[in-house]
Amino acid sequence: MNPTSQTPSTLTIRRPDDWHLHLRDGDALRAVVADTARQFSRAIIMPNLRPPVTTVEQAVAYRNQILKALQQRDEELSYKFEPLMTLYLTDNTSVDDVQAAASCEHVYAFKLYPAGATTNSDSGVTDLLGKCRAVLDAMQRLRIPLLVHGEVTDPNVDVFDREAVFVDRVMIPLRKDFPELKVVFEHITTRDGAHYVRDAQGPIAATITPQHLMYNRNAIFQGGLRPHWYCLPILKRELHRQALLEVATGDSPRFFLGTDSAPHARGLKEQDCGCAGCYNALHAMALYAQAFESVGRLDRLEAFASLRGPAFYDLPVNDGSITLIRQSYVVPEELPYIDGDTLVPLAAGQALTWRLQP
Ligand SMILES: NC(=O)N[C@@H](CC(=O)O)C(=O)O
Ligand SMILES: [Zn+2]
Ligand SMILES: [Zn+2]
Repeated sequence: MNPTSQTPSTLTIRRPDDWHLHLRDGDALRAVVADTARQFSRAIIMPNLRPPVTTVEQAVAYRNQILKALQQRDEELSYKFEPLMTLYLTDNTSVDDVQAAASCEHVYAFKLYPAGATTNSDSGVTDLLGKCRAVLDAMQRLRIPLLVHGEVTDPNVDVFDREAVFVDRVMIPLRKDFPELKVVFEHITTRDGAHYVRDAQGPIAATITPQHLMYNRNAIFQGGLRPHWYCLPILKRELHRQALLEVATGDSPRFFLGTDSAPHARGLKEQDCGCAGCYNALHAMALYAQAFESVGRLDRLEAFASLRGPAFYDLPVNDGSITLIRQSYVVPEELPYIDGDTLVPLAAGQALTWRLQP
């Protein structure tokens, strides 16, 4: 694309990858998997199933389940999509587990959920630097990345501050003790997180979701309480959104695409204690394009979506391309999902300015 043409009618980029994705399993998996595969060649698959994916055997079985589900939905897409599996780090993960992960061609990372921080994190780590040192050391040595849900769980810390406090209490000490450990600070939502990653030494990167680039916390309270805008880390104030847009569209190679698409049935979000997570896999690339265009940086979308992630993970970039077309696209109010319930996509009912060329 010519960066000087400010309103192109199409945008073609190398095929992108999603470096942070929840696909769930069973019928839920079948309902959503093709949405991702239409846009992305690969995706880092989050292991927070019930029970969590903690062993290589479970990860390989889950991978087969994903490919089979995709084949049932769309035979052709299933040949083009590669799920990159991750293992859920627990207090009981052993050095042998790390070795097994490092020698499995389908496993790409470990995922740290501080216990209780987010959806399905009950089996998460209770004291990373106390209980997991040997495992972290093995990950550093074997160059297997640690992907981090970066929020403290201390109930005394304000929910809007939990990411910034995590930087001070966990990220800085972790990276001081394990300076060569590859770390991805997942779904960053604050200026604090963005600037920490931008300015840090060593092998660190961050993923950014479309919702945190496009919306601030007002969206959760627009005319009433709106559960479909609730995800974790929660949307933040406008200055943080601006800082995320700046790094996503900037020069640093450390920021790349991770949708954190996290489907939950409508009924589980619309209740007294609604689940955290936004479903954005349906229209992720259209959302990112709109966010990048809002600051005149469509020319940076390809680096963010298709180039920087593979570079961090030491993988080749994808062959082929996708094309977005400038055409108003009204996000559906709901999609078919499971148990007779529906799935409400991010920004349901709103008009976007781009759509994926079929
Ligand atoms: N992002 C979310 O709000 N929810 C995710 C978990 C996560 O990524 O923290 C989920 O699995 O539903
Ligand atoms: Zn998370
Ligand atoms: Zn997530």
